[in-house]
Amino acid sequence: MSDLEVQGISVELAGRRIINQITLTASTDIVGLVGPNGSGKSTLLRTIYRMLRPTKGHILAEGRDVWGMRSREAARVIAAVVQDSPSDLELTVTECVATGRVPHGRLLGAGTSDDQAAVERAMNAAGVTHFADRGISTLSGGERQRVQLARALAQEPSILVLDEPTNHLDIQHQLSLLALVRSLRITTLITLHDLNLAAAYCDRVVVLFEGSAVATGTPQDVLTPDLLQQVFGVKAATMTNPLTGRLHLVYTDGNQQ
Ligand SMILES: Nc1ncnc2c1ncn2[C@@H]1O[C@H](COP(=O)(O)OP(=O)(O)OP(=O)(O)O)[C@@H](O)[C@H]1O
Repeated sequence: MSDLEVQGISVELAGRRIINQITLTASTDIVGLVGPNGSGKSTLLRTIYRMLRPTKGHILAEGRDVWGMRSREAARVIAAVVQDSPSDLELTVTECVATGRVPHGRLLGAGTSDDQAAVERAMNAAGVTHFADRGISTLSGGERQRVQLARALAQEPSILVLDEPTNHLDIQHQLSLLALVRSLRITTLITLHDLNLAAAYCDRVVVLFEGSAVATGTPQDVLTPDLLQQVFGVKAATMTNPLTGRLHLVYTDGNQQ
């Protein structure tokens, strides 16, 4: 049994098929979802963290259908890092991270010592302790992104889902966030636009194109010049990153020599 099994998921929105029969599994590895704008990456993630009910198919977390669980129960198993919601803006960093403990049954502000320890561990891991008392509304985009990760870690999930977590981050923080995610050794599904970050940090990638998974495998096997031409319409070449020994991609729009 895999930690996460996505079985034949389809999603229709406003009468349009957005996700078409996607199947994937993940177990203590990092699976990257890549694909052009509008290919369905966020929609697929939303079905997994129970924001959006699929039209067809099942999502099993630790062998149980997430859509058959109560939402709090599902939130103890799957944590999501998405763009922050307006209601977070009223909270301090510590309060925001503490909301990650709500699925564990405590009311906000009435945490046990276990809850406090989990919040502290999560804040340390995500590097947000030094602005613990600041209001979320006073933080930069990158700082908020790390608070979102800390909140997800405070949930102590077995599956972590991240939608474009490197969005607002400078290069140092992009790399440190992904290195941190790798060090957690939990099942992770992550959308990334930067294919070199996917190549550097993901064990496997799933390439989405017009709502279908058109390729799945190691970055080395999947992110080939042919596939990048077909899916992204760019001319690409592959090489080895001299610092890491991992796959590195370079591209042009196809018109340049
Ligand atoms: N609520 C909705 N109603 C109608 N169409 C929607 C809805 N949400 C998403 N879509 C459409 O579904 C398609 C997939 O969107 P999605 O956000 O999943 O793509 P994505 O791969 O995450 O894109 P991006 O890389 O631009 O973030 C898009 O064409 C989008 O317009």
